[in-house]
Amino acid sequence: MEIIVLPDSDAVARTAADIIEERLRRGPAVLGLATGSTPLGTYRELIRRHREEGLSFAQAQGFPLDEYVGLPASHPQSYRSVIRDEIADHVDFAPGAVHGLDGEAADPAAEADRYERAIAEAGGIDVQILGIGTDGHIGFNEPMSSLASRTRIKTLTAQTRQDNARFFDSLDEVPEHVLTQGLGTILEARHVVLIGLGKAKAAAIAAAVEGPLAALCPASVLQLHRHATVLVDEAAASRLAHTEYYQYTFGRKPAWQGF
Ligand SMILES: N[C@@H]1[C@@H](O)[C@H](O)[C@@H](COP(=O)(O)O)O[C@@H]1O
Repeated sequence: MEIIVLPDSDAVARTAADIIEERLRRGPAVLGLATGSTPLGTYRELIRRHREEGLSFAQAQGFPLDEYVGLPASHPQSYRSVIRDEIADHVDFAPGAVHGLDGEAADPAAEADRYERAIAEAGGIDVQILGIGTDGHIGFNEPMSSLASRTRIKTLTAQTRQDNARFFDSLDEVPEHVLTQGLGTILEARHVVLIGLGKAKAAAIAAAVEGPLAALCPASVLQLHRHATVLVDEAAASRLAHTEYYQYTFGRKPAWQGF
């Protein structure tokens, strides 16, 4: 794993956008798109580069990580809406190039299998952007998720429902079930970029990076990934102990460009 500590969320967003831009400029790219507040700065930076610098997504495809069960695509908090509103509608993806899990599918298991096939048919994910939950979840793979799991239906923990309640009118409106790419699915992405911002994520980042590989902290599975980059601001890095192994870039070029 490559851990890069940056001074603030803007620097993290620029660095994540650099990684995506570099891949887009190399040809058709399959992007794994996370929701939540963490990647929003990255998406805003990509939109800016599209508008001002001609960065094109015309050859790219996008696969959201997860979706709430029971929310229609038109619900503003469905992850299909969020991805549309925060990135897809503001750049030049070709029609149909941004996929999504159908949270209203009558047969969620069949929908999960369809999604796995769609990712495989696209050639697999080139760059997967990830946020992290305060309990260490990635996608919606809650603690104790199988480290080999595939896309499937999951039940949210009380903590995650509480964390995500800020996006809804009340806690009662937060769905209890979700569809999410599995940890095994995420591990197959060619490059995984985990972003952590703010003090609230410091414990989860420390457990993911320095803790044991354990289903208790699903993000720790990234220790098995052959090309995982962790981008954190100083606050999210504040509980990392082994700082001698990490890059404190502060203005210097991050080393991921060497890959
Ligand atoms: N399913 C999403 C995750 O993909 C995201 O990483 C997490 C953190 O959200 P935030 O970035 O808003 O802290 O929230 C949700 O649970």
